[in-house]
Amino acid sequence: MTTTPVSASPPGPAEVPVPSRAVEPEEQPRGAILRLVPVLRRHRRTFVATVGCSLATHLTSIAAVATGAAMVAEVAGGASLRDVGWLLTLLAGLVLGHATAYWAEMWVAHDLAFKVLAALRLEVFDGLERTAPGGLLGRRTGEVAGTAMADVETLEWFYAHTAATALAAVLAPLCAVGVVGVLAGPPAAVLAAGLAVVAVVPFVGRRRADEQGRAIRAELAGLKAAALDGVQGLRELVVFGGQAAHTDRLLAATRAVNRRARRYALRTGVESSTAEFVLAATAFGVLALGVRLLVDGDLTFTAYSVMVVVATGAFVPLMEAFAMVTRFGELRAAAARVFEVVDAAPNVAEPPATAGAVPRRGGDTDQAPSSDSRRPAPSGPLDVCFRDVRFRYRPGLPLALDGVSFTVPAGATVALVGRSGAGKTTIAHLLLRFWDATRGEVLLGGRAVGDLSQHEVRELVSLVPQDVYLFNTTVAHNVRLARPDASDAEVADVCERALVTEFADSLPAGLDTPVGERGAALSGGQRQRVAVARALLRDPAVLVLDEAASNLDADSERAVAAATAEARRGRTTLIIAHRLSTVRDADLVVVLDGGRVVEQGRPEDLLTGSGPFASLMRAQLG
Ligand SMILES: Nc1ncnc2c1ncn2[C@@H]1O[C@H](COP(=O)(O)OP(=O)(O)OP(=O)(O)O)[C@@H](O)[C@H]1O
Repeated sequence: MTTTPVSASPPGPAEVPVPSRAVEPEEQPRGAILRLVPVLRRHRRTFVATVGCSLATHLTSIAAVATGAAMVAEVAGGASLRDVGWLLTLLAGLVLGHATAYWAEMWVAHDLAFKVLAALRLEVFDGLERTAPGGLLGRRTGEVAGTAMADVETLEWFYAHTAATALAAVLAPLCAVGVVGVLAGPPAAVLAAGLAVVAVVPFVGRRRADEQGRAIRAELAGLKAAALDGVQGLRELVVFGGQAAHTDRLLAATRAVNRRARRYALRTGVESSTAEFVLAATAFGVLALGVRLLVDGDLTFTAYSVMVVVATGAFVPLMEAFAMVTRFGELRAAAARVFEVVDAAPNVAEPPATAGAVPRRGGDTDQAPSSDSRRPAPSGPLDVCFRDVRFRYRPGLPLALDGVSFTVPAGATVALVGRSGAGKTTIAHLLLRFWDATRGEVLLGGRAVGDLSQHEVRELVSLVPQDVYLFNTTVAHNVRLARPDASDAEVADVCERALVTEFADSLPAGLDTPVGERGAALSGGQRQRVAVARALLRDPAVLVLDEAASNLDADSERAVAAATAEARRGRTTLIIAHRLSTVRDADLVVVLDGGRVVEQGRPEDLLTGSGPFASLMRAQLG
């Protein structure tokens, strides 16, 4: 049978073309790093323990070196081994203490990081779920996956190695300045000045660091998305010989990442060498002033030795923190991307709890006391009404729907037909409340869908999409997605009714056979039948069926048609129709063009007329 020449699937993320120009880093909100700090509040004790361990690591290290220096100085001054025995014991204790503190720091810091990251990952998925699927349609799968995994992973470095270390890097040098100050004033002043300069260096180039960090993360996200595109579209690349072009694109993306990385490394190199220079100059100053005090007899040789090692040791934690701060640009960019998802506003606003009058299947409405008890009793289908609905996907875009009105009586089937881009899928999106209408009303059983929570709408309306997504698990598991608590008997029953059993019986393990990645082990028609079984298990009052535009062989088409006929029984159905046979079976046909309803009526009346539907069908049938 002839079909309308369209694909009714929404523009999936993988269909967005790879940008050929350099990726422009997006503006990121200020204070992204600060936004990481409140997360630590929930783990205050572990964080304090991490700072304590980090401080202990640095202080025991400086103290051990200072003790060693004092011991050598004492021996050089004529002290016997017995005289310095207590220093030797102290040194052994400090070395042991340092090893223990370091081990504890690693343990607690990673424990803290992994606890925080686990919570953050959940928040990212919450954010994705809140905006899905409407909010995801314009984003590339690789980018979304990158935020969920790689960007969150980058934050591990902040929580495990930066936050506590940075605090310890301030406290440990302050202690060192205090010790040097007790021994001699002027070298302590030089040391304090040197430490201050080193601490300030990375903040001088902060703006550039931010820009470069953003650019690197953006290029990396583009590269990942392009690589994932290539893997997902491997079959098309092979069939159409697009490997060379795709490899070129990957190479260009890799070069762009390398270019940004080189600039980044150049800046951090300049900053590091500046800090090293200041470090050397400060050490020289402390050394020179110390020698002067030594010669004048104001400082003993032992005190001089201790002072020198404590002064140089003070720079170690600061240089560690310095190395971290130079990576702040990248960290800030990763944090901004993560919190953009975490803080994302829902695509549609949830109604206040008091607005919860859930349509009772059969037409009435019912006040529902609690959200979980809101699954309506399966007492009958619901009518669907679009009343002067206008909708645009984003401000500035043309209207996708412009004054659409039609009513589908409870239990009836409406076929939505029209050219590509006419607005058929958008009608389904609004009924499923992926978006809310800009003007007008979408009514479900007499209630505006805007008064129902997304959860309630999903309980009442189910979608059988054209491009069914099957998870890499068994047939039964894929069906059970619609209702995880369904019994084996219920799953078997819907599989029987959707004619899944018909093909599953010949699979090695029947319904327990794995379907492969994205259901690759099944044919297009079989995947459709699994989707119908899902819908049957969900048992919605309203079914939205996005009919497959691709041609199935006659057997598959018969099976899918029989399965969908079974799914339609006893419920209101909206079909984005591509086959004349489907249109003929419908109770009502709504013909769309440019977001407007140009004709509606019974199929037999429209087919015999000379209106837009008849000419569309004539065009399809040749
Ligand atoms: N996510 C989106 N963001 C912006 N515009 C969109 C989006 N989805 C659809 N549109 C636009 O809205 C209009 C209606 O699209 P819709 O997908 O509803 O048409 P359709 O009749 O289902 O077409 P097809 O049969 O080709 O899928 C089109 O102009 C389309 O470009």
